[in-house]
Amino acid sequence: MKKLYSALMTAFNDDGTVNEAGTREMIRYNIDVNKVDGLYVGGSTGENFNMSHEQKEQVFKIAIDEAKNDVDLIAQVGSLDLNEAKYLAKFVTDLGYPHISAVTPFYYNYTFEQIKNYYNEIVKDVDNELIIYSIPVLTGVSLSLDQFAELFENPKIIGIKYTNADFFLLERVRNRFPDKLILSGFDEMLLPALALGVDGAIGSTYNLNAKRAKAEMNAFDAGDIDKARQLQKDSNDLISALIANDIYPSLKLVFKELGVNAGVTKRPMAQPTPEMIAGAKKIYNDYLKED
Ligand SMILES: CC(=O)N[C@H](C=O)[C@@H](O)[C@H](O)[C@H](O)CO
Ligand SMILES: CC(=O)C(=O)O
Repeated sequence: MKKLYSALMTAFNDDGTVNEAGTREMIRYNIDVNKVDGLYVGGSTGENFNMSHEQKEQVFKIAIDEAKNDVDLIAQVGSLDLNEAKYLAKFVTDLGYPHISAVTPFYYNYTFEQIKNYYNEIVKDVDNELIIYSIPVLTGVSLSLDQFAELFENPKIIGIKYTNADFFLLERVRNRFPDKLILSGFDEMLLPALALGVDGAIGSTYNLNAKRAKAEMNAFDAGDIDKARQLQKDSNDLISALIANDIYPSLKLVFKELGVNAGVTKRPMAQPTPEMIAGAKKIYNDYLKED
């Protein structure tokens, strides 16, 4: 069975502090209503790279306290401060997270040797397994097939969260590493990723659209490609509208329409404007409202 994970959002208050109650509401909604298989905690959608060290710890604690063992949990611990990444890897492992993940180190143009050293260091002292978070569009770091192979020489590195539109590379990776976990990261390209044999998907829009994505996975597994394509089209109408309305703040505004207090994004991310709020209401009415 392929697995569907929501990239957990963090509910922030207007002053940029974490809204614990709202964050818990989103976790519950994902587990109880969306019925996702897991949560990816501390990723891009979670605004991890906007957060202080204390906030990262706070969110990791909240998520596992609320989710317990109800769903699979992946904690993204990657940081430009390697010592912080190592600390957080141990911190979440001690909390009981069954998997860790780390974004490729970005901003400075690290060599592959430096990137490899970063991953090996993160996993060295923890009894846990790591999923590489590859997202070239945000990090500027693209890993090649041979570089993935070198990283996989470390048996604690078990997979990739593959947020990349390079489907040639995805096919090469899938076929070279049949036993590694490959989780697709672009929600709007779920169907082609399924066609290439990914093990599941992690994404921001599954917070709102998990049921449709699950139905698409099931249609694909049943061989009903026409139905899967129709569901991807419906999802992509929603995703296009979210992107046009500024996706991260809009995901939270649409959550509010569903009765979930998702708070706001943390500055410097955009704060809601009247236009954005109206846009979110329209997105809810057009694509999510159940009659
Ligand atoms: C940068 C980013 O947020 N990537 C997410 C996962 O990796 C996706 O879920 C996208 O938000 C989504 O596919 C919309 O482009
Ligand atoms: C998967 C993704 O959406 C994230 O890192 O937030």
